[in-house]
Amino acid sequence: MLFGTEILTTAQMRAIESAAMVSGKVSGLTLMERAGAAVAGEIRLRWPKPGRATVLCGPGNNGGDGYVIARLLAQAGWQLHVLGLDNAPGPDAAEMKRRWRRIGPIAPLTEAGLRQSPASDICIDAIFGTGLTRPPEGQIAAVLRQLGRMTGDGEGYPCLVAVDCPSGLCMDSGEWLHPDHGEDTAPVPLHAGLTVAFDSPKPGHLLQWGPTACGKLMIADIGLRHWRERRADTRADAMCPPALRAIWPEFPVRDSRMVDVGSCARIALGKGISAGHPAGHKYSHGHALVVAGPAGHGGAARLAARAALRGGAGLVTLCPPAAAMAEHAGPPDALMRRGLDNATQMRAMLTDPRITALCLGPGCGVNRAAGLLPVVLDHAGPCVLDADALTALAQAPHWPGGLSDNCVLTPHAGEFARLFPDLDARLAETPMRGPAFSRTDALREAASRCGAVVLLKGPDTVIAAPDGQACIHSASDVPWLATAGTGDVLAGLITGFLARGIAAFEAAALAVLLHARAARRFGPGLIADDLPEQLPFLFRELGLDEWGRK
Ligand SMILES: NC(=O)C1=CN([C@@H]2O[C@H](COP(=O)(O)OP(=O)(O)OC[C@H]3O[C@@H](n4cnc5c(N)ncnc54)[C@H](O)[C@@H]3O)[C@@H](O)[C@H]2O)[C@@H](O)CC1
Ligand SMILES: Nc1ncnc2c1ncn2[C@@H]1O[C@H](COP(=O)(O)OP(=O)(O)O)[C@@H](O)[C@H]1O
Ligand SMILES: [K+]
Repeated sequence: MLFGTEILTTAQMRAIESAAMVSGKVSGLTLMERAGAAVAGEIRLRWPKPGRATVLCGPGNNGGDGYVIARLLAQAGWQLHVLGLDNAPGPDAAEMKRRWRRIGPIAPLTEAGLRQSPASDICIDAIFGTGLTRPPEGQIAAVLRQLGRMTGDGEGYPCLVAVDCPSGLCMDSGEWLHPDHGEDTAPVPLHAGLTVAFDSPKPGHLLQWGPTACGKLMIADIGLRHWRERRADTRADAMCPPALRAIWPEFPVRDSRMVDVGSCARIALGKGISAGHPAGHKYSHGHALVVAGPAGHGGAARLAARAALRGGAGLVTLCPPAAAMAEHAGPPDALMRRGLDNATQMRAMLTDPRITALCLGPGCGVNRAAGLLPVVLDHAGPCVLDADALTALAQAPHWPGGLSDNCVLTPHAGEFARLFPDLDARLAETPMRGPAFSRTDALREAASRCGAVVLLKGPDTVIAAPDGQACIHSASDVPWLATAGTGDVLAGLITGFLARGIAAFEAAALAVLLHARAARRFGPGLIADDLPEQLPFLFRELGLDEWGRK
């Protein structure tokens, strides 16, 4: 799977850091200096004129980074106000604290201390990083709530810069950790303008509250690449599950290791049926069937069919009940139509080996979907089950069995709850310990249980395959994608890619990427019908107009 940049869990990050330090080739102090320098560097890039900064330093190594940042900014001419704790941190953080003390004082890190801090241009949150496993308590919790109130909805003053992550956020899940007592101790979410994370993104930067808490996310290289890449070979890292990857949007992340989505997409598309057949005819680009529902509900399936066509399927046939055929007479003329009334007819249709993918669900009606579902599952060809097909699937006697890994389920949160009520209940629990149960945990479990690729839609879309590989795509910058029918377009696009011979996980990942890009390209005011029309421009922009050619 080539899509996206690797995401590391906090346990993996710790294992890589300690492998680097155990090797003797790099010390914890050096890593901390590099981490602090990376944040100070990003600040100086954005605020080239030295200003005033408040630095909040916590009890651990994240606090250590804060002392480095304070020292480097002071050396660059900034006026610093540093707040810290009277605790005994680890040796690296203690050394950085000593080095700062030679330059300036440390005021107590308390709620009152924060409120009475002199006005500053930026506030640097170095309270907790990836080491947080229990909810902030006592005075630190009060400081974080005050910081949340001060930074408000992101428009607050001063601009908050988070070191590695906004403090209090579980970096494996993107959930705010809650103490188990009382409303008035509940966390007040932080809204950073900038987050500088080290080495790799963590799931929490992209899932749930992560994107809104982090603001612009920068990934800083602190020289751990060698140990990150080695760990899979050495088996030294017991916590090396199948890859979890981020499909980056072009906004708001900058990562020096960011994988070029254009080349990923070209490779994925090149693997399709058309590869090696540059002069292939329409059937060499696949034939997708999209099942439509009764009269009055045809729009969803037509959106899906149009997306499958624009996605490059050689042929797309829309299959409504014969009685609803008249409703589907309009454009696009490229779409073929064929009446489909029952399971027997469908079984006969699927004997045609030129049919390479099928989409069941959008606007289909639950009863019709339930009647056709056994045929689709027996056929065991590449398929997308969406909307009503998912409701039917959850009620099927064999559920969660009977699926194969060339099938993609595309539930939104409500459909996911129907399919996997226990996983949904775990996701809904108030997270009180880290690592909290995350959407990637839930999706990996869901895919492994049912044997299909599962794609959970939302502002953070998570895709998992039965073999454990998973990816996250954050579309928090395109909220206008949440409009009626966009899910149908996504289902159709995946079907189009499946029809072209692209493997299920890659087809889903590529479709999610292009779907959000199409929304981003069009902008606010988008309706679902606009999405497929953006695809030709996107293909050209990503250099995908050469598809199928080596
Ligand atoms: N390990 C390394 O080599 C490096 C770590 N770095 C920094 O170190 C961070 C991780 O550091 P740590 O593992 O020390 O953890 P953190 O600094 O993230 O702090 C969390 C720790 O604070 C403790 N804690 C103390 N009082 C608490 C309270 N009232 N409520 C909740 N928790 C409380 C927790 O037990 C937990 O261990 C990273 O995010 C990064 O910023 C960087 O310096 C790069 C190098
Ligand atoms: N807040 C949001 N920001 C960005 N994208 C979103 C948001 N909420 C939902 N989406 C995306 O919008 C689409 C909606 O799909 P779905 O819920 O199936 O709607 P419909 O059934 O009306 O087509 C999905 O691709 C989902 O990932
Ligand atoms: K932090």
